[in-house]
Amino acid sequence: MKGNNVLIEGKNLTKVFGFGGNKTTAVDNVSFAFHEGEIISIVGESGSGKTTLAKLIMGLLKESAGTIEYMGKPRRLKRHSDRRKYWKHIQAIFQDPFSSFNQFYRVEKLLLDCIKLQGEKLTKEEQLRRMKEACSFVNLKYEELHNKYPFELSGGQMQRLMIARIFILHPKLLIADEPTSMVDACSRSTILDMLLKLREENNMTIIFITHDVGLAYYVSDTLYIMEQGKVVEKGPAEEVILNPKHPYTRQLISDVPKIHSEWDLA
Ligand SMILES: Nc1ncnc2c1ncn2[C@@H]1O[C@H](COP(=O)(O)OP(=O)(O)OP(=O)(O)O)[C@@H](O)[C@H]1O
Repeated sequence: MKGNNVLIEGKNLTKVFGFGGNKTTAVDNVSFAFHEGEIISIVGESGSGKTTLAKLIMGLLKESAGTIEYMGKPRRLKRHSDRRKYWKHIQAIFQDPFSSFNQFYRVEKLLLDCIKLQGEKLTKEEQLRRMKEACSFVNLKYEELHNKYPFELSGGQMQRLMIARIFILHPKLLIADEPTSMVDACSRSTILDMLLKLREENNMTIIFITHDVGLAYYVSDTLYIMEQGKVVEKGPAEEVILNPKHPYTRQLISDVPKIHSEWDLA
C-alpha cells in the first residue's frame, strides 16, 4: 500500500524534441511525487506525452529542463556505474512483450540472467528453486517452458514471463506501458492481479501508462491526466473520476460510459 516516503520526484520536467519549426514539446513543465508502494496511472490520448515522461523517469531520455530526485537525492546518471545502479531499481514492461526478450535465449537463460543480476552467490539448486517459484507465481510451468525460445510462447505466456522476471528482480519502481494490451479480458485481469500482488509483497511503486481511464481507476491509488504534454489534473483516483475538474478529464471519462455502470459510481 501507498507509504509516506517519496520514492521519486520530478520538478518542472520538460522535454523538447527537434528545433525551430519542427519543435515538439512532448513533456511540458510536469511535476510529480510518487511514493513507495503507490500505484499511479498516467492517462491520456495518443501523443499526450505519457511514454516520453516514462522514458525521462527511466533515464532513457535526457530532460530539456527540470530535475528528478530519487530517494531524496538528485538523480545522477552521468557515469555508467550510476546508471547501472539506478536501473537495478527500475524495471519496465511494454505493450509488446516480444520486444522485451532476446529471442535467441531460452526461457531458462532469460530467468537465470535475472537471478545473476541480483548479484547473490547461489547454488544451482537454489537458482532452479527461484526460477520455478517465479514461474508458479505467474501460473507458468517451468518444466514445460524452460527449453523454449520466446517466439515459441503465446503472447499471454510472454507477458506472464515478463512478470516472472519482475518477481525475481523485485525492483523498487515498475513502469508498465499498457501491459495488458495483447491479451484477452480474462488474462488481462489475471495479469493486473499479479502486478497488484507483487506490489503487496514487495512494496513496489507501479506506474501504469494507459489510454484506458477505466483500467486506471480499477488499479490505481493516484491518477495523472496528461494532455499535450501537460498534466492537466492529478489526485486520488476516486476523486479524479468522481469529481473531475478539468474539461479534458471529463471528456476522457464520458468517452468510457461503462466506467459508471460497471463500477456503480453514480
Ligand atoms: N524521439 C522523438 N522525436 C521526435 N518527436 C517525438 C519523439 N518521441 C515522441 N515524440 C513526439 O512527442 C509527442 C508525445 O509522444 P509520446 O510517445 O510521449 O506520447 P504518448 O502519450 O505516449 O502516445 P501513445 O499513447 O500513442 O504511445 C508526440 O507528438 C510525438 O510525436
